[in-house]
Amino acid sequence: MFLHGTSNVNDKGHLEIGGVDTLEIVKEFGTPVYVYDVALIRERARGFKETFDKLGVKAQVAYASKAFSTLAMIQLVEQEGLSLDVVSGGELYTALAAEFPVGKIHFHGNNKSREELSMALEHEIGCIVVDNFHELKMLEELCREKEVKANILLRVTPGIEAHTHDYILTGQEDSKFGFDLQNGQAESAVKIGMHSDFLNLLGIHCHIGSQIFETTGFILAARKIFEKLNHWKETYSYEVKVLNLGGGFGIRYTNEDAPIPASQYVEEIILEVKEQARIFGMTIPEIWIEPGRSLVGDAGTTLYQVGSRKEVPNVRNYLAVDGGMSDNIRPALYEAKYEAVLANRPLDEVEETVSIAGKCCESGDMLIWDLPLPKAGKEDVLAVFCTGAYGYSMANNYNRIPKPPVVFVENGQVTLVVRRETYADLVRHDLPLKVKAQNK
Ligand SMILES: Cc1ncc(COP(=O)(O)O)c(C=O)c1O
Ligand SMILES: N[C@@H](CCCC[NH3+])C(=O)O
Repeated sequence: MFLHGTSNVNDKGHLEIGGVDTLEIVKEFGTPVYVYDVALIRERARGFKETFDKLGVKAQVAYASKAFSTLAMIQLVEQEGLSLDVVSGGELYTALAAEFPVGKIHFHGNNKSREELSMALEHEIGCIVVDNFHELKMLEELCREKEVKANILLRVTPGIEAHTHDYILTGQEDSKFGFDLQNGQAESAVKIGMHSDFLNLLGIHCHIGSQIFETTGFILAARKIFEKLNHWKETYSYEVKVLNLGGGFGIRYTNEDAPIPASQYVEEIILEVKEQARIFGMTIPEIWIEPGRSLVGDAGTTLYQVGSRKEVPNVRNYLAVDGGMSDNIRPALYEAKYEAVLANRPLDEVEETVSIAGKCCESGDMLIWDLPLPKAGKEDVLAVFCTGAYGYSMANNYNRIPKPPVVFVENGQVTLVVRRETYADLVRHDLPLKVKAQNK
């Protein structure tokens, strides 16, 4: 069994997380329920910060809140002294509602609206990561109107194909994100940024993709960027203060995954940055990173009640749970793989291989294919590990299934941080039909 963080088997033989019996969580909050191991999130956050401190590099570690954004999570990020990356007005609103220090918020997005940019300027957030010429122009106009100056980074696409699922690649030339580094777009944007009275061009941003297991992609990206930084320094006497190398550090979901420790990603990347700065005789810029998954991914576990069972002789046995693609769309979207155990008897012997189906009206709503488990039935609770990133944040109401609650566990304490949606919540924004049916 994959025990990690504070997860353990207690003396009742139940899975416990953060010193709390998962069956007690189910009794109190029902299923499905997302459970977050807060100590593990703190450990990951501190790990990143300590690595930068050890390397003696000025840095900001910004949590990519798209991975999991709620008031309590943002407050936890603040407690741990990280910065915050938001990618929409909604994520920014959540950060503001959590009273996150505005100067440490970075705003991303490939199609930010005028309203979103205005909101960012009005709240004087730390930095806007500009993605394209349309945004650059709109932001300058807004700053002129409001008579303010915005700190910006320019997001560039370095032309790197990292090894990950096609849907979560972002650094390749054929991408919707960023200014192309190779074809002159990035250079044009730098010239605009440098000469603007309303923009303070802090530097360059690059994010090559997500769930990446090797440092090669990051290192190649850093080399390509430094070549350009040197060119811009020689041609325009422009030197960046900040280089943001994004997030994307992979985590272990199953035995098939073999990520390197987060500290190793950072160490190898920084080593390369230092080397590049040395080669080109440049000052080492402040390094920013934006981990999402690697901060919260393995800290999340989803608990489900087991329900119906269907046996297709000589083909497969299906075991259905009371959630599915509505609370975890990753298997359907990326063929993502997960491990799971029975929370009420995690140490029982494996008796069969079953496939875990969700309850949505969709054949693709499968959470795990071919999972070795004891023979399970409706008395059992399934715990699916590593659902902390892009689980709750990508949850949806397909089939009008209410979103599950989220609880934080730490030192034997459970805290409800997101309530379960109710059926009434589901129709909250609906309006009744006003026109009468025409008589035929
Ligand atoms: C710009 C940007 N930064 C950071 C992240 C966080 O990535 P991850 O959760 O893989 O660390 C993403 C998502 O891929 C992203 O698009
Ligand atoms: N949502 C994706 C990652 C994309 C991250 C945002 N650029 C996942 O679950 O793996």
